[in-house]
Amino acid sequence: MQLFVDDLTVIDFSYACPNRGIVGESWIVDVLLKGDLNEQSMVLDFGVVKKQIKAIIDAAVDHKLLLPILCESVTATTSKHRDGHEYIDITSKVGNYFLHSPSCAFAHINDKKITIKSVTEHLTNIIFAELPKNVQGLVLKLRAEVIPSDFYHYTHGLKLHDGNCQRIAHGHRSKIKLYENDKRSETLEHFWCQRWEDIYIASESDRVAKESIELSPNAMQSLTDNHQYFAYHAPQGRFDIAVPSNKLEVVDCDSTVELLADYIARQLKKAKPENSYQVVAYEGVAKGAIANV
Ligand SMILES: Nc1nc2c(c(=O)[nH]1)N=C([C@H](O)[C@H](O)COP(=O)(O)OP(=O)(O)OP(=O)(O)O)CN2
Repeated sequence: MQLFVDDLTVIDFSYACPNRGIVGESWIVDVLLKGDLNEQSMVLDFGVVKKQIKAIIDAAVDHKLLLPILCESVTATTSKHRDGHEYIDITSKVGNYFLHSPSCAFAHINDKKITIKSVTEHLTNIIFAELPKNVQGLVLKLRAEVIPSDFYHYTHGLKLHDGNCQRIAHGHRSKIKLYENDKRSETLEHFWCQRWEDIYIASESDRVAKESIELSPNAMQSLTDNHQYFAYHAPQGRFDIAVPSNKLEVVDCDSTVELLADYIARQLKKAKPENSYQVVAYEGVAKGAIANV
């Protein structure tokens, strides 16, 4: 017998890529279980699938930075600054990134690349070990939302969030809808999606001087004038990141989706004060905020 739950959850995360740097991503998860019926005449109670399997997926990868640990562009070492924290050094074609965060902010994936296949294998192994004996098969389907218009991938952290969004490098793959004088503008959408392609969005209030950043000894030797530094303390620990300027947008606000919608609206209004604008900004799949100016 087979049992399925489509759209079980959306995993919002970022990953290290030797070509693209740090990439924000959102994948929808469908699950299919194969097995004998239990004493309740079920393969597995939907309640268990929806709560427990989702919780395992969230704990494994959601709101984390996924690291392909077999890739020579990624180095993970134990922090000398703080217990339970790690340094991550990432080299990429678009620039080098250096991080220091609580270990819970990272997921080590045993592969050379982060792909749907490598993350599916990682999750399948973890989930399968937790399933009752009558469940003999598990098929996870990870998929990106089909977006017919432009979209961007962004990475950020919300220092004021008491949940996992405080992690300084988690992200999303998001569409955006922009209206100029009540008319949808695909030209403006295209412009912002190019501008925010694989972007790191930092808040000016989180900027720190190079002297106060906590990074690996190797990172401290490798920093260049092209890097900018951001750090904060949040309930899970201390978060630091050095980002190459060419992959960075520094905003004058926090990076909640409400304030990002407002930020884009303000930039558009500043450029053409005579026009009205509506910004429908998504944070991952099927949720977002609307700003009008
Ligand atoms: N009103 C807002 N709420 C939250 C925002 C925000 O910008 N405005 N942002 C976040 C985080 O950035 C987070 O990445 C959003 O992820 P989400 O998937 O909604 O978080 P959950 O894990 O709690 O939800 P699941 O559906 O269970 O994955 C949080 N809130």
